[in-house]
Amino acid sequence: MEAEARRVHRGFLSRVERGRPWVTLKAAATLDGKTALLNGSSKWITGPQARLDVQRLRAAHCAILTGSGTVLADDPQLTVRELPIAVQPWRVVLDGELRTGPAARVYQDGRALLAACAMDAGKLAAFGARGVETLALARRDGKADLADLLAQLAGRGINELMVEAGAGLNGAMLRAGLVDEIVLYLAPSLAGDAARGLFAWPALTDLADKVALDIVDAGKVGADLKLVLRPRGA
Ligand SMILES: NC(=O)C1=CN([C@@H]2O[C@H](COP(=O)(O)OP(=O)(O)OC[C@H]3O[C@@H](n4cnc5c(N)ncnc54)[C@H](OP(=O)(O)O)[C@@H]3O)[C@@H](O)[C@H]2O)C=CC1
Ligand SMILES: Nc1c(N[C@@H]2O[C@H](COP(=O)(O)O)[C@@H](O)[C@H]2O)[nH]c(=O)[nH]c1=O
Repeated sequence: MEAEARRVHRGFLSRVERGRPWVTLKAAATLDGKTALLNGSSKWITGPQARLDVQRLRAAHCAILTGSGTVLADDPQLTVRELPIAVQPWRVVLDGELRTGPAARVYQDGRALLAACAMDAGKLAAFGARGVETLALARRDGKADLADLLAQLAGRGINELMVEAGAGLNGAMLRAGLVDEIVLYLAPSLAGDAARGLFAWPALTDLADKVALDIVDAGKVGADLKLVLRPRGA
């Protein structure tokens, strides 16, 4: 209960004081940090107990943010299905250029928001017909402005946001300094160099530029490791 109260408190404070939700990024990876194979296959990396833990994590968040790449590759639902909850978290899909379609599973339950830059009236009407509301985002350096997205979610009362996306959105969120905590499930397996990583990142030439993290918690969930990490200095 105490942990729960602290969590609600930090989300509320983040929204009120920083104008954006508290952002927890969840990822499931092999021990060599791979989240999907080159062909996009990723089901499943972690075991059933870790995946049930993810259901708890989803249930504790106001909204789940994913990217267009994940919707196109996985057609995920991103819902809470194995725990009794009254209301599903909102699902927010960042799809700047409207590459996904309204038939995707994530849009089917009336609790999904589409965050886009391209304002194609015909396409947006098709989403609207499914009950999917659009958040119109500003562009920054040609891509969706992620700070604008978080500000708009805060404006809708979202305190706690969970990012469940591929390396593209994970990397962009982290590079923008918009990740407060990372919950990383690590499966005791290896997928090899050719598989996809956790965070899309420009090549570094100086190790001083690496992203330093603090380990807040570490433990086992079923056969997998669970690490809770925070960007150092955040
Ligand atoms: N193991 C795991 O935990 C998970 C694995 N996956 C796997 O990941 C793969 C998909 O990864 P990926 O293609 O990277 O998909 P993502 O879901 O991360 O989609 C890329 C997203 O990043 C956005 N983006 C990229 N760069 C920027 C930027 N500079 N500023 C703002 N937004 C940016 C794109 O926006 P735009 O739409 O505007 O281009 C898009 O929304 C799949 O194979 C899936 O199975 C996915 C989720 C979890
Ligand atoms: N592969 C992988 C995960 N992947 C995430 O789960 C999504 C599918 O969710 P759903 O459609 O609700 O079942 C998928 O698109 C991706 O975001 N999660 C994990 O805990 N472990 C895993 O091994």
